[in-house]
Amino acid sequence: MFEIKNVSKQYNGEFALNDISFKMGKGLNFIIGASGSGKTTLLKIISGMEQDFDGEAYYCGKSIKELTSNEKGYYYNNIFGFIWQDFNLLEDLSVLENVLLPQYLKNNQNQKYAATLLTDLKIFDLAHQKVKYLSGGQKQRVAIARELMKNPQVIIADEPTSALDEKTAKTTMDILRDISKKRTVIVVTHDTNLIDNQSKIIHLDKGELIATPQEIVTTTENLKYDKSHRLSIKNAFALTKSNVRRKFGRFSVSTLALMVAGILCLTTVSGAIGGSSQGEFDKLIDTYGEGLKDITVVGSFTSAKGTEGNTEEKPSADVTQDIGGLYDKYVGDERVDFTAFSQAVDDIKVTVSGKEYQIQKTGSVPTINKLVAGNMPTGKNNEIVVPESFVKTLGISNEQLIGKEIDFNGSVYNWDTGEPVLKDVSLTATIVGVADTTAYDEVEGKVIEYSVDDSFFFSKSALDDLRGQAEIKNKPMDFLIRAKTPADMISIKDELNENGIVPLGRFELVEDIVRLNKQTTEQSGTASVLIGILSIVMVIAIFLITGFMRKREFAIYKVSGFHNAHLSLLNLTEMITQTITAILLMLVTSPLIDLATKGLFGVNILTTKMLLTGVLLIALLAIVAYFTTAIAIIKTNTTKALKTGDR
Ligand SMILES: Nc1ncnc2c1ncn2[C@@H]1O[C@H](COP(=O)(O)OP(=O)(O)OP(=O)(O)O)[C@@H](O)[C@H]1O
Repeated sequence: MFEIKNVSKQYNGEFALNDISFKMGKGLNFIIGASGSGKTTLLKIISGMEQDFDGEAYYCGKSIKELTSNEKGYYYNNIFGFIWQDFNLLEDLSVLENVLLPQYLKNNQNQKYAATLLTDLKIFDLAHQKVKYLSGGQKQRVAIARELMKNPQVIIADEPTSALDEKTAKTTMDILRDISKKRTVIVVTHDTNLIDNQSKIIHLDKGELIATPQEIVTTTENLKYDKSHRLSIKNAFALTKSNVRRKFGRFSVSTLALMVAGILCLTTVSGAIGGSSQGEFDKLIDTYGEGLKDITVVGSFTSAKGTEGNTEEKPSADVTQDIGGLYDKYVGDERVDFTAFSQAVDDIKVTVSGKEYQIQKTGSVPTINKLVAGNMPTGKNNEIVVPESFVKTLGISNEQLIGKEIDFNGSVYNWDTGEPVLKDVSLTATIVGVADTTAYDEVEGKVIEYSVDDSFFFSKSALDDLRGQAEIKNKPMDFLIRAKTPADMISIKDELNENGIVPLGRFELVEDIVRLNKQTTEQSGTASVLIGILSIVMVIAIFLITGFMRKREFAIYKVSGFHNAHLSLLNLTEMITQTITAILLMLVTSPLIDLATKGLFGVNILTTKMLLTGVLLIALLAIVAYFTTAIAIIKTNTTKALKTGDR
């Protein structure tokens, strides 16, 4: 059956086995020798656990050295059974569950045969008892039952009695002797008392063979390899279910790790950790109005020095700049909300639906806080935007007024000669929008609000018409640009400056906000990347630690016939179960999580998009976790993970 031919094995240049040759057949075979004589090394070679050696080892003519991982899995599940000194059972499973472990790789779980074996081994009453509560002798019988479930041709026992008391050791040996009547049983032991006259002995001394079995059996069993040796998805889920029950704490920690890491990554990708300075800016808008984002571009303006402390002095236009063509440049700019010409008109009277209204004169330049209905006058025809305060006096809604014709009368200053000359103007225009014309001004450190009731805004053609009537030729048309964001405002201002234009606006206030925003975005960017990385590291660490803590468990699976592909499927079904649980947990507790993420990171997760992203992130982290566990599975070396040899 077994043929060992000139086998040698060296560790660090020292021979653990030196040119060993022998044959071994059915019945009870002992491998004996002093500690360090090479017993365990020989056993590892016979069982295929050690395939790196010189010489040849055959089982029924099949080279053990050349067994593939799949073939080994099949052999361990069908041909070889292993009994160890410290049993190698899954302690949290019941006796029956342990005994049925190799059966997951078969299509039907033969519970009846399991019951017969447990009865024969006198442990039937313990079938549903957890293994960890059993005595050493009982555990060893469970281990024997598990191996006999495979109906193996060979049983390999490594010091099977060294953890047992004398009486239990004798019972165990009696069982093994009984088993050996039909199969090959190989027992490694240092205890020569266990050996009887009928047994065959392979005696090793310092790696050399000093006694071989007297009777060599050459009968060759029929070796078969069933390619359908596989773990079905159904059985993988059944095993997963039993693993979840058995190690609920481990399952909970892994599932929670996935969920928490998923949520942390979610806050990271939301890009809102730490909060931008949007809040600060909103506060400023509350104080100064939407007009805070206005950039006023004028052809000439009075320097501050020109009027300071001298209210008697007439305004002198001591700064002039060429703003021709600039208006058109900013009309379609993506940083711009809207543009509007700011032409002051005095003594305004308007006629709507045949009724004339006198508009309160304020002396301020036209102001717009925000457009409350319609749109700004950008069309080719005579269009006008009227103040909301005026609409209120009409007693109709803003929307009702839009589209109506208006007769507009007033007077406009002409400064062409250097002296102001008041000219009457009038025009008919269509109302296209209504504006809230509240102005915000700082007086002695306090911001005051007032309505500029004579703020009317004209389309270019309407304004050309008015200016034509007032005979204004020299003064360019002043206008304002409403930026979309504070950053847009500063960027436009800088651009104008580069072109030699000095625009007017509350740039200092806004620049502070933009600088603060840039700083917090940079800081929060770093923070979010860090949190994201940390959560992935957390998942890898937890699954790596759990994976390596499970090495012994994986090794037990491996010697029960599970090869890497089976364990990968089990890893997959476990991961699917954990992922689905983590996702459900996140969805169910999302209102609570939302409170936490809002409080800690200012992130609202209660939107479909965020929740779906969360689901996706948990799934992605599960893939990372899957591969992390896969490393632990692949790295599990059976002989290292399971104790072998005399202790
Ligand atoms: N993985 C290894 N690396 C280095 N040396 C090893 C390794 N395994 C075994 N050896 C050495 O090979 C020799 C034979 O060891 P082996 O474990 O086979 O002996 P043994 O007869 O089973 O001993 P024991 O009864 O103490 O378990 C010893 O000198 C041991 O130190």
